[in-house]
Amino acid sequence: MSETVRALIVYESMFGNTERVAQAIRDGLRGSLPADMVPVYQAPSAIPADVRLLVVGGPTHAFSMSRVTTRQEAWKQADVVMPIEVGIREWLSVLGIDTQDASGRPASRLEVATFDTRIAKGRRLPGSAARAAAKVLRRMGFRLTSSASFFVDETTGPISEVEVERARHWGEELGSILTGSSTAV
Ligand SMILES: Cc1cc2nc3c(=O)[nH]c(=O)nc-3n(C[C@H](O)[C@H](O)[C@H](O)COP(=O)(O)O)c2cc1C
Repeated sequence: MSETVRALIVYESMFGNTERVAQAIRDGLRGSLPADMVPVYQAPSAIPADVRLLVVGGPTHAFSMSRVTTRQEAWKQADVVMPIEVGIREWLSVLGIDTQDASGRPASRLEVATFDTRIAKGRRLPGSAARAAAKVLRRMGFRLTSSASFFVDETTGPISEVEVERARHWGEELGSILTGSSTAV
């Protein structure tokens, strides 16, 4: 794979658990390609042309992506690690995309993947921010490579090392798919 392409992880986190997962995914991806992570409130509103894989993740709130009201709820519960004004739902709603990179390659080469964190006790509950984000991205015309959920022990965490390791492995697998050394996650 060309060294000029990279992965970009755009993540939202209230209590730091999804941030930890994002770091692990980035570490896993770095075995295959350069990977950066950016908190959603600092994320670009158009995907830079050198990004070959976009990974979007956030906490599951009220069975879906968070809203300002659920982030306010989080803010009342404990210290938060980022501003609550913007989440991945709001970022996706304004996301644009460069249609071509410098060499004229169509943006359809961009792959996307989504992840979320959820409460372990609610494993059987249907709601997932990752699935909700995937639906929005697919509707926008992106090709979805994979979606995954990682589980926190309680609302504010912690997240176990087992789940963090699973996230790192998922990042590795995503990287393998992009570089052609694997076919499925
Ligand atoms: C307002 C609110 C609503 C939540 N709703 C759900 C839910 O529907 N399902 C679930 O599994 N977890 C739910 N949670 C737990 C979050 O998923 C958990 O706080 C999150 O994974 C922690 O990640 P973070 O530290 O990155 O914010 C909710 C948390 C908050 C604060």
